Amino acid sequence: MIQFEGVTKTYQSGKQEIHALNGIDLTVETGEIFGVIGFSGAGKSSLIRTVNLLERPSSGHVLINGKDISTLSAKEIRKTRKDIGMIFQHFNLLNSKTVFHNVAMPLILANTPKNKIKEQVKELLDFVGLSDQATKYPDQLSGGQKQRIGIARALATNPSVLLCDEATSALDPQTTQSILELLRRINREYNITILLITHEMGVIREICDKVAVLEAGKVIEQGTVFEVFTNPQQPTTQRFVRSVMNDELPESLLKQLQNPSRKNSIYRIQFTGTSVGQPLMSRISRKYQLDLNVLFGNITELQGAPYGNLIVEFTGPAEEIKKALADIQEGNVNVEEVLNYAS
Ligand SMILES: Nc1ncnc2c1ncn2[C@@H]1O[C@H](COP(=O)(O)OP(=O)(O)OP(=O)(O)O)[C@@H](O)[C@H]1O
Repeated sequence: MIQFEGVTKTYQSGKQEIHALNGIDLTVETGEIFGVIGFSGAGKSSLIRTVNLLERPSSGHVLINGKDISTLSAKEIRKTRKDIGMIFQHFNLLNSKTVFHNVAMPLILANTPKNKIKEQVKELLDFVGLSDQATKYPDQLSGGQKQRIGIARALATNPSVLLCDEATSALDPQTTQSILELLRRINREYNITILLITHEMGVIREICDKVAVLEAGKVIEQGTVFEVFTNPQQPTTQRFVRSVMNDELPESLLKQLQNPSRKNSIYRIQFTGTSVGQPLMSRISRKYQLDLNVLFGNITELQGAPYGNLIVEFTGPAEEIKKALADIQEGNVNVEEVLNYAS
């Protein structure tokens, strides 16, 4: 478990003070994949660097498994560092060393016996799918392969926490997908808690259980991925969600619909969990004798649960539309008016 309690970080830049973190309170539970998202300069790097002791908070506390890491002795710091693996956007590999040596580095530094190192590195390279690349040098590998080496190295000391600093930002979408799958396997198979920072909402949607949105050094919103994606509260969060879940009516269609001669009602209908896929629309159409025209729709998966989003035009008597909407709302379905000409 990682806890941030009132964490602030102020940098001195000449005579200027830069307040990168302004009182962060966050809890990452054991076994969770927790994502922190924010635009450039929001404070993401500063935040993650306080966990592996690359930066000390200016005030406040960071606790790992209940222990305040700012009060540790030098010996305890070394021990704690082994418990925290980290991977980076630009991999941070040693180009003059082989893949084997890069992965072995944390074990060499920990004075692990040679035969044990050999055995462990082989196991780690097998796990990341690169057992045939041990004698190569980083420059001979693709970006995705380099990140797998970074991951194998981060796992070498058997950490309970893995920190990911924009780990897929330098990779193409397909490679990103395979690295995210690997991170999910690490979380599930080894029960490693993952704290990742990113500016890509797609990464959060793909693997995170929870998300916090950082802006100007503050957490402006947090919750489960499902909650935040289906009901974002803050404008910045809404922008991030919209970047991966297009649920807006196209401008041209909106113009058409705003024509004053139009007399229909338009609603956004959000299905979650088990209500997705039920033949709700046809049932409602038959029962209330309404014409339902789906103007826009998508179904996506969030944390393993389906989430559907439809924009539907209702044509028929206003009284019947009202009854139909009440009926729809009785299920696990959220209905919100987009445009209403019937009232
Ligand atoms: N070592 C430093 N000295 C002075 N200012 C710093 C330092 N590190 C970060 N900052 C400033 O702190 C603020 C937060 O930076 P930080 O790198 O934590 O944000 P970020 O969200 O990770 O941004 P990016 O995605 O661009 O890396 C920025 O205004 C940045 O310029």
